[in-house]
Amino acid sequence: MKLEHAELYLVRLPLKFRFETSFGTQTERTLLLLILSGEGLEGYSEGVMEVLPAYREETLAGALHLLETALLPAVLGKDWENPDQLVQALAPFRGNRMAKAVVEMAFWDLWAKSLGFPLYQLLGGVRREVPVGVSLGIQPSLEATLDLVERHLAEGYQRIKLKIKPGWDVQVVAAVRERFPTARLTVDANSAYTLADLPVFRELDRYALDYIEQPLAYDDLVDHAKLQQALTTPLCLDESITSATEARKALELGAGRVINLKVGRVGGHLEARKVHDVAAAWSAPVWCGGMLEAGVGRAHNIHLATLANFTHPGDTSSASRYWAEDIVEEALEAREGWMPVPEGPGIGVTLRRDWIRKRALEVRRVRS
Ligand SMILES: CC(=O)N[C@@H](Cc1ccc2ccccc2c1)C(=O)O
Ligand SMILES: [Mg+2]
Repeated sequence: MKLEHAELYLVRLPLKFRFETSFGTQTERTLLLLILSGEGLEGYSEGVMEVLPAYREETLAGALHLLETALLPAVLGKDWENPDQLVQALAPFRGNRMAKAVVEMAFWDLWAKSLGFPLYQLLGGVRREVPVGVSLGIQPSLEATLDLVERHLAEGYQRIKLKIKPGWDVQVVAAVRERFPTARLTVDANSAYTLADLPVFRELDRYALDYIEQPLAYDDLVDHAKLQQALTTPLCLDESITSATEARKALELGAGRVINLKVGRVGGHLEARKVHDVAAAWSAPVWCGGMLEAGVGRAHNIHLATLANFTHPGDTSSASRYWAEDIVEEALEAREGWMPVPEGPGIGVTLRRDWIRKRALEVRRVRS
């Protein structure tokens, strides 16, 4: 696959609702879109980094700079037989896994299109639709939370994830569990607590949650292992798992028993498959996390979530939940808690190119 040139777009999309987590409130997303061109074909990917380093440490500005000055020049103008070769060319650059994922994921889409296969078949997918749940931001009141949970359960979502933060945790979980005694519930703290909050987690341990997601620091494993020993409820790691090696260390330490796997966080599909396989070797389920992606990132996530060990419902809910207008033509809609994988070569979605060009905050062209 000869890579010839690339276009980076910054696109701002207003969210249909305010999305509050322990690290702040979002009402829009500014996303980085890559179009990687070669042999008359185009591969697409979206970055999961944000303007500010609130989730992990990468930022849009940093990624844009690194992609334009180093990562794309390292791969353009060359012929790559497969993603593994391309990933090795990016290895000399330390960290920056979200930025590297942008290149690697667009290459997988382009490579799959050149071979005429849907991406999920090249990844080793075993299903044509994936189980989906929904991640609900922190709401203004208990009543509002209960109404929102009710609505999404009625839509068939298989799991409800509640964002929590200090001062908004036990009471909201108790109220939801009391109203919905059999619903599959999880909480996501996005690293807002410390081991000193053990009493809060002992309380949460009583509500039959599927798991408690990333309670402690975004780059920690040791304290999570201590917390897991004190609880019955499994811990699920998200921010802490940046690679297959981190996943192996986490599972070896007992820092968690479930992994929220995000292809954009770990550096792309090759690394995501390694995390998936390491977790399977430790009998730890994975599920497909979300980063409020638009249609390109969402499609990549759905293809990855077709792998066998993705057994818990993911956060790849319908795009129409988030966006009045998406960057792709296709409507990625869940039906009764299941999201069908887009058919067609590669990730199987069509860019709304004119609409993107009109709305783009910035376009950078990179040639070999
Ligand atoms: C759907 C979900 O809960 N996602 C992340 C948190 C998150 C929340 C808000 C975000 C806003 C902009 C970019 C990334 C974001 C990630 C998580 O699983 O922890
Ligand atoms: Mg999370």
